[in-house]
Amino acid sequence: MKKVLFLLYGILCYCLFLGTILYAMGFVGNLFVPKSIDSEPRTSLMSAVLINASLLLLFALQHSIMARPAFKEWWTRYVPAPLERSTYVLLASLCLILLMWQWQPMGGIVWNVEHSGLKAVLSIAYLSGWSIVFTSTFLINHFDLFGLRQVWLYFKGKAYEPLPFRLPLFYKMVRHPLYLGFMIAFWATPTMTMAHLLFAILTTVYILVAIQFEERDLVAHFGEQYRRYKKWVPMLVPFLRRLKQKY
Ligand SMILES: C[S@@+](CC[C@H](N)C(=O)[O-])C[C@H]1O[C@@H](n2cnc3c(N)ncnc32)[C@H](O)[C@@H]1O
Repeated sequence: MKKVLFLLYGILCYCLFLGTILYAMGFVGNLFVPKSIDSEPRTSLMSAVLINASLLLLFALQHSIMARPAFKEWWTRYVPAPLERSTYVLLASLCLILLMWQWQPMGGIVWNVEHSGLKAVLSIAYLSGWSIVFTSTFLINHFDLFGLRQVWLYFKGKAYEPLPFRLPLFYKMVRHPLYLGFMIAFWATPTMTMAHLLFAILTTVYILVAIQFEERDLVAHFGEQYRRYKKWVPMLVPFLRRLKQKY
């Protein structure tokens, strides 16, 4: 019974995540959803900046603190280990729902591309960014990242095996393709408003900070393999190292 309940919990958390991330694609790209990053402004510019920055900070804190090994060790005293990742995914989805629900559009155009070719390039870049994100989750292990593998192994009565160090496809070019995909999706827009720009700047700063913490943990976890990887493969910009060596 416990195994079935844990499995159901994992599946529910995953479904909530999937719905949230699909909505987020529409939210950032102003596509198909009733409320997006650029809906009609409803409050003063100052309070919009404060509210939006606080929402992003909450999301960043939840994401970073709960991903640290020391935190995981502490809270698995209260949350069963097979549910740890699903609960992380659940809380991350709730923070993202709160962000999109309470987001304050700000109006004001920073740039507006009217050239139809360039517009198409930016729209393709937007979709490519999301495609890189989704592909990268499968390259690492989609079902492990979102907690399904953990509840499934528990359901089958098997012990959890951590993922080995691997360098599939994009991971040979940059160390953080998933984050690079997000950055492309957040910056590539034909019409950049003030709210969208605030979102893109703050998420970029967050990603750059989060990478420092993540890499410290990855070096501790994978040891020499990751240290060598850091030496040879650039963090976010493909081919950067080769260019630097050339000039
Ligand atoms: C949310 S994913 C983000 C991965 C990476 N930062 C990116 O942007 O593609 C974080 C998980 O990926 C795993 N990971 C990152 N690089 C890896 C690699 N080269 N091989 C195996 N696992 C990796 C880490 O163990 C971590 O749990």
